[in-house]
Amino acid sequence: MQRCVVKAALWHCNLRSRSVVAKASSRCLHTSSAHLSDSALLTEDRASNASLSFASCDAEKLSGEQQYQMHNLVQGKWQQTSKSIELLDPLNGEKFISVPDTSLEEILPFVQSLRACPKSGLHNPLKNPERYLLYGEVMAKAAHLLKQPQVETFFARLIQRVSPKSFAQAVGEVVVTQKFLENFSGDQVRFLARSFAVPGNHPGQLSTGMRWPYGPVAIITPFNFPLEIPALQVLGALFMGNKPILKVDSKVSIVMEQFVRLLHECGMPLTDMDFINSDGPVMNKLLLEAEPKTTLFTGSSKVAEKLAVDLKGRVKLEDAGFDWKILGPDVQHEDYVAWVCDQDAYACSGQKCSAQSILFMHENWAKQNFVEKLKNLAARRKLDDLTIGPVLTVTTELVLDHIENLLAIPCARLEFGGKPLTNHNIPDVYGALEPTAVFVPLKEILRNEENFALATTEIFGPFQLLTEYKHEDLPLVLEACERMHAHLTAAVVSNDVLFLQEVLSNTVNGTTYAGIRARTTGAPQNHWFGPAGDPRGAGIGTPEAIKLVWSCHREIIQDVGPIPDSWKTPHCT
Ligand SMILES: N[C@@H](CCC=O)C(=O)O
Repeated sequence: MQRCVVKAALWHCNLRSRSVVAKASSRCLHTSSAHLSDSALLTEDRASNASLSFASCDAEKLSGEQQYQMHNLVQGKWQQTSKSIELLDPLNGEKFISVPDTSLEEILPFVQSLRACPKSGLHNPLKNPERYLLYGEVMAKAAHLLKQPQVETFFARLIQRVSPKSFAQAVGEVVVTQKFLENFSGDQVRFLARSFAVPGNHPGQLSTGMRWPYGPVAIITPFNFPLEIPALQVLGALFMGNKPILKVDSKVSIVMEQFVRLLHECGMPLTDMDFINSDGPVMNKLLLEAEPKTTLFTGSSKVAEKLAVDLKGRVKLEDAGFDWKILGPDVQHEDYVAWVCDQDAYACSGQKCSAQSILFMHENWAKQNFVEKLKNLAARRKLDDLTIGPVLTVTTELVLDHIENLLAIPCARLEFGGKPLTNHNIPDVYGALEPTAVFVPLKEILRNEENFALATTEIFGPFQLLTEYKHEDLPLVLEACERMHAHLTAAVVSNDVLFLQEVLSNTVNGTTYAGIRARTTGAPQNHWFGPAGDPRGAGIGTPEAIKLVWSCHREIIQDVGPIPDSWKTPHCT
């Protein structure tokens, strides 16, 4: 608790150097215990610097003056490419990171690396089983290291530098990742590959169902969770015996570059995974040539659908989420529910695949001035602490156009926001918008295909649609949910059991929260997170998600006899 307070305070003091952060945190942690001598503090400082020995950059110092050159990792070696792209600091437009821009001529080592991995993987229940234990060991060490305050802060600050979000949101990602590492320490990796056996028809026959790897695999992940998504997916792939190539959105891939270095420090073999930075077309070509046996893609539906065709269906997808929340008839704990709505719609400036995109308010809530509460909460957000910040994939103009189009629908109205942020240096390539809510009547949303498509367009920014329904119109709400295309997260905010039953039994979203505390965002590592309703849907976080995405079923039927002495050749059949 104290630690968080220190971090928040340091964030407000703004961009202090890493060693200052380290010292302040370690001192504060001990304020309640006996006073430490100076030499003890010195030893502790040395230990904390040692815990960052894997890092090759300083999260605080990245700037035009001290640009950092990133590397690819292939066949166990960190390498540069002939060209790099220079990233702009999303808060001031300064060039601060150079990312390898792998060209078509440079993909061969990656293709060879993947092709060198057999379909039976680097390990499986019958081959190199000691590697399950190795990963249990690596996870135990990495979990310990990531829990060190200096390491936790290093990753949280690095995340903030490239994907601006509040410290609480950034550190949340680190905590989820750390818990995931803890979850798969010790024997837990081998338990993922637990087999089962079914007795056969005669002596010597026994069928065994096994979790088998795919071998060479690929992972493509987006900008919004620079650590949580790629770390959990790449480790899941490795646990099950695959050899992954990882490509993270170049805008944020520095975070995983550093995390892979941390894994190496904790004993992960250098050649177990490759890490590439390139544009989409180069990656596409690489995939076509290397033919990974499966590719996990997290990102936009458009790219997901293209990959599904290009890779002949060998994909697992976590694509768009036009995530809905329904407030049921039982109005209670309005302040709490409003706060959750504010977090779900606007934390990380709305750039979560789980963000609340539409809020269906039962008339009972609407009568309670609920929108006013939402408006007041949204007004607290500010650029200073990144509770609102740059939008990395959508420009301000695009969102303003979208708002204008929505407002052309009869009886639609702007509830709050709708204006660009002011007094900032966010470069024009990124968006900067106030938290915004537009109300559109439910009947208008459903009126025709055009309105429905417009109202359910996912805006990856601080934007949500509000609507209201009368008690007898619940079927219209359910119709809207049925007509949506992506079914990722959802929330049914009610403790009315029959209402919950009605909504839950008629909808499909993969990660659905139900009850008065229901939310759409913030799934930790212990909640399955992924879409439902699509056989290509991926999951992340839990043992079930790992097994589903990163292994397939193999049945080995042992049939060793004995063959009875009385056996004679039967008639043919
Ligand atoms: N845990 C994050 C999503 C991570 C995506 O795979 C959330 O719930 O918003």
